[in-house]
Amino acid sequence: IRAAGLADEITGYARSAETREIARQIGLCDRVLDSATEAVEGADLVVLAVPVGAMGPVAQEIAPHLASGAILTDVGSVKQAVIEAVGPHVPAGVHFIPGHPLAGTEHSGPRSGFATLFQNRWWLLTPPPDTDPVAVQRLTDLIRAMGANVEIMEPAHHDLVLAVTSHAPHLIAYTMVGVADHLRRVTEGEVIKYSAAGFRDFTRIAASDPTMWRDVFLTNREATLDILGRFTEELFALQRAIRMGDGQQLHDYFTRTRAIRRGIVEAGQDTSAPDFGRSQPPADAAGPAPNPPAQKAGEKPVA
Ligand SMILES: NC(=O)c1ccc[n+]([C@@H]2O[C@H](COP(=O)([O-])OP(=O)(O)OC[C@H]3O[C@@H](n4cnc5c(N)ncnc54)[C@H](O)[C@@H]3O)[C@@H](O)[C@H]2O)c1
Ligand SMILES: O=C(O)C(=O)C[C@]1(C(=O)O)C=C[C@@H](O)C=C1
Repeated sequence: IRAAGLADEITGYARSAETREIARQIGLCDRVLDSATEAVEGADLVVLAVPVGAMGPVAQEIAPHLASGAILTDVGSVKQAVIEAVGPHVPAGVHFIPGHPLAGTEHSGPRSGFATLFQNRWWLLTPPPDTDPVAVQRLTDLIRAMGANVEIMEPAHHDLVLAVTSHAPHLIAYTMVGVADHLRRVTEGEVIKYSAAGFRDFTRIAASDPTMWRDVFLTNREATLDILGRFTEELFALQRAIRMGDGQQLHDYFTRTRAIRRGIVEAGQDTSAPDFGRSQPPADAAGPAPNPPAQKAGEKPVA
């Protein structure tokens, strides 16, 4: 917001004095206040950027201090749970427009943000049906001015799509690193020492914030369990193919997944070029994040 000169003044608050001090030192905001209620006083736009499970209590605290006509948004990775937790606290005259930028890294805290984080990334908004379209347009314009692409989505659909593209993959990464850790004694540290690129990607993802991800799984329970159920079925099918020596099945499967990947790259939607927008600021612009995998013939649709 600052890099694009989109606000007259940016105020901030974090619950720990240490975080507020770092934010002051690095000049993250124009003013860092010592309470959330002071930070939102008179603001045109208020952004909640706390773990999904903390959104409700924070919204309750600031609600009486929000200016009439203000836009209240959030960046939580799950949308239905945030709407349920925050919605009841939003005063009349305040426009609540839930949101989710599909951009981030495994790092947390005030030093982890960088000005190009949102460039060419999707930013999903899930406004309730009766939201003032002028307010939605204002927020959309601001997000686009930061370089992101905006899409409006139903909250339930958002949660299902993200279960496929983000939540289940994170759980799989956490699990894979956990398995490697269990094996450590057997392999005398070689698993970590000789970790190949694929596994290193898993370890990066598995270094993500435990509180954030605990809340994601607790609040997007149904969709994540649905996707993990499907994942487990596919995994068992491949496991059986390996056991039975069914090379054709393995080859057919990998050919299909390779085609999905190539389709993403050809559509200019690959954001996974060396560490793009993840551990470090991106060196160049790339397209928005890929869409979820296509449905297979005869498979029950996920939405
Ligand atoms: N990191 C990502 O990749 C990413 C991407 C998109 C969306 N998100 C979402 O953004 C939100 C913030 O994540 P982040 O990566 O900026 O995390 P962060 O750890 O950098 O910031 C979260 C802040 O919330 C504070 N906090 C934690 N528990 C709290 C509580 N109970 N009450 C009040 N404050 C509390 C922390 O102290 C911290 O200052 C989360 O909802 C997350 O799901 C994260
Ligand atoms: O690259 C990463 O570190 C991320 O996992 C970022 C990522 C994701 O793509 O899944 C994580 C959670 C979010 O809600 C949005 C973005």
